[in-house]
Amino acid sequence: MEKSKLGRMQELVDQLSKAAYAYEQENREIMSNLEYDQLYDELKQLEEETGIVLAGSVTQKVGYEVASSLPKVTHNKRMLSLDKTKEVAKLRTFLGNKEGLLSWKLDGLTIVCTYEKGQLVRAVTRGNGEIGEEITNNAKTFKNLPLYVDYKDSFVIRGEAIITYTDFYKINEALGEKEEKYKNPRNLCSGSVRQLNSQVTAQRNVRLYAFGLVEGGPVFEKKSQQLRWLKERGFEVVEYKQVTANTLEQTVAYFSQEIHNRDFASDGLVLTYEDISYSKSLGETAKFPKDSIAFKWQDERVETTIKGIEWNTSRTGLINPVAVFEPVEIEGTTVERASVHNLSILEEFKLGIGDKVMVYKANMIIPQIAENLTQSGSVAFPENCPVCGAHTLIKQDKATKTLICTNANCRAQRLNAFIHFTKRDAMNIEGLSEATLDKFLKRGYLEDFSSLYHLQDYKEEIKKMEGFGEKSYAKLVASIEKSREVKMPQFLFALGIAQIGLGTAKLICKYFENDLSKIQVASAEELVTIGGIGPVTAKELNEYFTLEENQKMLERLLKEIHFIREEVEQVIDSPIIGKTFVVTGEVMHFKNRKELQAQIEALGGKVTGSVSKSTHYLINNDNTSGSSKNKKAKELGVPIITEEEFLQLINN
Ligand SMILES: NC(=O)c1ccc[n+]([C@@H]2O[C@H](COP(=O)([O-])OP(=O)(O)OC[C@H]3O[C@@H](n4cnc5c(N)ncnc54)[C@H](O)[C@@H]3O)[C@@H](O)[C@H]2O)c1
Ligand SMILES: [Zn+2]
Repeated sequence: MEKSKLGRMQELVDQLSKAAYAYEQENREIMSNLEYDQLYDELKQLEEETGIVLAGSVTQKVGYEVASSLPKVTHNKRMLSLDKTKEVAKLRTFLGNKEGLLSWKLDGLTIVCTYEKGQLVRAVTRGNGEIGEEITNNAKTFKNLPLYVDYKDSFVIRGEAIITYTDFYKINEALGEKEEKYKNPRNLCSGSVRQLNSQVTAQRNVRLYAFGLVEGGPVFEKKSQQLRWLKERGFEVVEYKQVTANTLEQTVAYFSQEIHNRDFASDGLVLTYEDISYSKSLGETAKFPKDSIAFKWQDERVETTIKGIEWNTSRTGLINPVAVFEPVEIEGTTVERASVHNLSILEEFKLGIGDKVMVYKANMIIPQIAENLTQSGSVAFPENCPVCGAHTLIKQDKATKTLICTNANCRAQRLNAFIHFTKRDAMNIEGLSEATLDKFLKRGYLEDFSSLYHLQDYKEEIKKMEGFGEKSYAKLVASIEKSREVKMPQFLFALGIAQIGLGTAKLICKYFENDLSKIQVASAEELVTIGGIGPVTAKELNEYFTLEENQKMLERLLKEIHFIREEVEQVIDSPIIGKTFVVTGEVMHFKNRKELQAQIEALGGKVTGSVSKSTHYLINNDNTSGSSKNKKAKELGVPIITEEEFLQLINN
């Protein structure tokens, strides 16, 4: 056996497993579906050639291992994936001379719903096919799912939960500045359905389209009769058409055309046999049922030439590349730009101006680059932010490289800072929406925070602004005036210093007895002696006050406000206050250890580097490892907890 083949297989298994985990478990995509499917096919091919299937191969398992904190439920009937093809000819072979049903392959989240005595009693996600997550309360908020039906015996249906493009765009638009946008409706749907809080699900307009009755109910001869029965019970059923060898091609063409008129995402079609008992007789493979096959859109790929890369600074300071190319027509619309998402992807494509690339529309909607034919790799990352000109910085986070603007004053970032400053928990200034702040910034009314207290200089202009009048202007000014009186912790929090949440701000103010001048000159060494303040937080705070720019800004700002003295000390309510933690090994829930550390500190805990008698907990997801920290903790009787347990601890 050639060693290289086995090596390549191992590489593919690793890559695909990582992608599948990100896609299914974290609603993230680290590669496009096109790329995933190509690598998957390559792996399958190699497995067939060599007769070897490596442990953990994605060709052998369905979906994701359930790792969320939703309750787990074992499926009565295993849920499978679907074998896939991109060729109509393969569908024709599959159908033979039988009757079939062709329906949308909806790109959402598959849900199994159980009804007993005419009532919806349980809804569960597909999960890894054997074990799913119970989401009954969330399912009860779906827009079109019947909670009661006129059929008293138990039965179980399957369907796909989806969110329409219209709702997807609306929800993305309404997201706060700090929240990352959802990439596609599937992504959003998965996040909305696998939710601990069903009120969130309820706001997301999730819809369920049934595609099968899998247990109970009357016995039918044909699949179409079964679907009709579901419709009569009040379920919305996925759109389908009956096909034979003669009509197959034109029906596929019909769906491929119609998808452009639908408001939902579909990544292809599903073909299944009409004859239910025949279907049942076929059985299944380890991964696929033999009675159905998925047809994936043959994404139309078009060649074009890269004209340039646009760099867009987002409001969080991320600078994202967008490829601009010679306009081309794909599936009926003209396309001339595609997001390249981040630096890693840009590098992987080796993009350069003048490069010939193949572009396509993922799921026939979102433009993407599929392949770079010339790979000149000539695009350089901008050294300066396109908005403010400040230096950029490359940030490496796990496998992903991103570009960020280092300037906290960048308009995009400044907007964020003002939003934070005016928040309820901070300076509590009402009547200043994000859109208004953005307009003020653009017009140059806001130099720094102190400018808020001089908006009267622009009184006439503001009153003429859209959405403003005499009344709303007066209200805004009154609210700003009111904010001149502020408690010190709220003020410290409002400054937006990294790591300083309101709880931490309270701890600091208490220690320095509400004397800001002392806080401003405190050294990092002194700061760490405060219970609940760790080295990361101490460093951030110290650096903030050391910067001359910040000192000048504060000087101006402090002229505008005065502090309300607080005699009563504030107690923050946190179960880990004063507790000392050591963190080791890889983390999963947090981006990295630093983030976990910041969370501990924000809640009044402390993080140190080594385990000692005064350590309260060692956080380590692998308490069986023979690491020195584990050994030491066991020796000293320090409890070793997983991240999961830590989360439980702080949420108690
Ligand atoms: N981009 C990435 O990194 C990445 C990673 C993993 C998977 N993926 C994508 O996911 C795909 C594999 O996912 P999968 O195995 O979860 O799903 P699948 O593509 O095999 O879909 C099969 C499922 O679709 C559902 N379905 C929707 N409409 C249906 C209908 N009308 N009739 C019957 N069933 C219907 C069923 O639950 C069925 O089990 C890959 O092909 C790839 O495109 C992408
Ligand atoms: Zn900038």
